[in-house]
Amino acid sequence: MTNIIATTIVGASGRMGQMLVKAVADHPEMDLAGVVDRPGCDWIGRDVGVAMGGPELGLTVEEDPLPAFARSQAVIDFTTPEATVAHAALAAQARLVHVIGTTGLSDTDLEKLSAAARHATIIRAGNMSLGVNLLTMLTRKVAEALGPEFDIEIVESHHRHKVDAPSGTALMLGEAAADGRGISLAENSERGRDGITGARAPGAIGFAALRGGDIVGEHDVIFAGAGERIKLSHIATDRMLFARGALRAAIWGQNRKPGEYDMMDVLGL
Ligand SMILES: NC(=O)C1=CN([C@@H]2O[C@H](COP(=O)(O)OP(=O)(O)OC[C@H]3O[C@@H](n4cnc5c(N)ncnc54)[C@H](OP(=O)(O)O)[C@@H]3O)[C@@H](O)[C@H]2O)C=CC1
Ligand SMILES: O=C(O)C1=N[C@H](C(=O)O)C[C@H](O)C1
Repeated sequence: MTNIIATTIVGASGRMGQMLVKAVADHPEMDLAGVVDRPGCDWIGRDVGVAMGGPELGLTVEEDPLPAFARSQAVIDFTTPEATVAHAALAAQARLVHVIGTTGLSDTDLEKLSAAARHATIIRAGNMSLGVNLLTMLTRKVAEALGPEFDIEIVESHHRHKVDAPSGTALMLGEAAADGRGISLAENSERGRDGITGARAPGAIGFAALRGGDIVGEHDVIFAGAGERIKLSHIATDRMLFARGALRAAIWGQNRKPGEYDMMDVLGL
């Protein structure tokens, strides 16, 4: 018999939150057990289906995550770094699978997630799509094959509301490129060039971010050499892509030991 996974969506009113609510409500192996948003959000106390502009789903948006977590096996979290760190501590108490899509986490936030992962099964990725995770794998391989005479630049474009840069995906791609080259990204990244910057540092991995309109998410990894360029690209046109990946992670995480995992683990890449 299939195990139906009781799942809570935090940040339900957000761009990704709404996708996730729809995806879980429609999934045959998942049950929408809780929908949570920030205290003060005007969705609190309303039926989540009606708040999304559709039919009733029979579940009220709550501001306290604790009761929802207590009746869940999985939590899917695309919110803010501060909220995600707080949710991870609660997920650890309740021994849940915590799928994290939130980007812009600081090193201190990541340390707190590692602490929570002693008891929670945390699956975190800057991008949950199959395509981007394949692109990450290819980026590592190409960086390894080409060597430092090819300059690596990562260009990302997102909608006007995005608050963090470079995107979580761009950083994932940068880590993969650095890994392929056997260098540390922290010691070799060049960001936000402006003015008389001087020539490009040899071996640097450069990042550029564009923001505008309703762009869902576009990423290019450019390997620029003498007389030739290789460009690896991914274009997301529908956020449901990320939601589907997150659900796949929540299902994969059931009965896994507590710890930290990513989408490469989930996809077996
Ligand atoms: N890994 C991946 O594949 C992807 C990752 N992302 C990342 O997911 C995150 C969210 O993106 P997006 O949906 O566009 O952003 P939104 O701002 O649309 O959504 C975030 C939601 O979280 C809510 N929120 C904030 N604080 C809390 C809290 N304490 N408790 C519960 N809910 C809270 C916000 O409420 P309010 O608006 O009322 O403050 C909002 O509804 C970003 O970090 C983004 O980069 C996005 C897409 C794919
Ligand atoms: O904020 C977004 O929208 C997205 N964020 C993720 C990121 O920071 O890479 C993933 C996706 O590109 C959309």
